Amino acid sequence: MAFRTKNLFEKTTKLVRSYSSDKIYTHMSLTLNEQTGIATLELAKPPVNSMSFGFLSQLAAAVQQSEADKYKGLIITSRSSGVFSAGLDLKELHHPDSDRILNYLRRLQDVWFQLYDCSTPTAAVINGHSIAGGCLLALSCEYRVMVNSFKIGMNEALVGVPVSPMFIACMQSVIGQWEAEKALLVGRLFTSEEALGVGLVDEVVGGKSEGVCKAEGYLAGFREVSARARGLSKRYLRQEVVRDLVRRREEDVKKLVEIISSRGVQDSLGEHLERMKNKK
Ligand SMILES: CCCCC/C=C\C/C=C\CC/C=C/CC(=O)SCCNC(=O)CCNC(=O)[C@H](O)C(C)(C)COP(=O)(O)OP(=O)(O)OC[C@H]1O[C@@H](n2cnc3c(N)ncnc32)[C@H](O)[C@@H]1OP(=O)(O)O
Repeated sequence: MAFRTKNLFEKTTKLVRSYSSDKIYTHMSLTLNEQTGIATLELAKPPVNSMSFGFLSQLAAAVQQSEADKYKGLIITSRSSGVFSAGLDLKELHHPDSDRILNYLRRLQDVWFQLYDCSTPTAAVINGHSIAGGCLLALSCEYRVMVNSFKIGMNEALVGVPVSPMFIACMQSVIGQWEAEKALLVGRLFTSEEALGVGLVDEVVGGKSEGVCKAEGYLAGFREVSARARGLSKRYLRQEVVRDLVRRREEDVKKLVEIISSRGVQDSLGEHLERMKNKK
């Protein structure tokens, strides 16, 4: 569905540096347009916005802030022109310290719950490749606009790690069971145009600023709608997925630590990192 494309992003903008005096965003910036009440969260952790522990913590803080300050909308995009996010930081997963990996995966779950379940209207402007955890981030938003000629999807099958339940649930809820199965079992990465074809994204555009206009158009569609009613409806619509994952979160995370720490997975991760190093 196409939405109004008037550029609402003009006049007064305010850079929101921190959500409390001791939390400064270093891996992203949060800018509020005071006129529209819509904030833009721009991911800015070079080179590829990989999701380290610190990155996830800042993402959680920004989402919390959007809810606490009752923003009219939150747009997530990237400062890099080629990568939205390369997903989880592979260095966090390779040869992990047992306490750190447990805390890391818990933090990932927390951020996902916060974003997926937040009452703030959300949209992703995917202005670069969006791989695995990057795809999860976009899928957790309500609306996705993607710039053409990039890749999006969950490549876990190629990395040698299983796709975890929350990644699966998000993919299924957006593109359906059969398309999700076909994609996830081979680690398929879709081009922007293919992603539009299966409904993984809602619109494909020629550039970031056009994408931001489309996202603003989607968010502006809720101006006449009661924020409270809308927020509750969103929660009800998403509650089945959330409830199931909350119930099994500790069991899932422990199982994942066991899988990630296994020799086979560590070898695959090591090979994947090596391939990335040698591709230059
Ligand atoms: C409720 C219950 C749930 C319980 C479960 C909870 C959690 C489950 C969690 C985990 C299970 C495991 C799941 C994993 C999902 C993932 O996200 S794994 C990550 C997968 N991502 C990738 O494989 C991306 C690989 N990267 C690329 O394909 C490319 O880098 C790119 C993104 C297409 C960009 O290409 P480009 O040519 O621009 O850049 P380079 O490839 O040259 O990379 C530059 C630089 O960045 C490093 N790098 C790339 N990706 C990552 C990464 N993901 N992590 C860390 N570092 C990365 C790359 O090595 C280069 O480094 P340099 O050589 O030192 O410059």
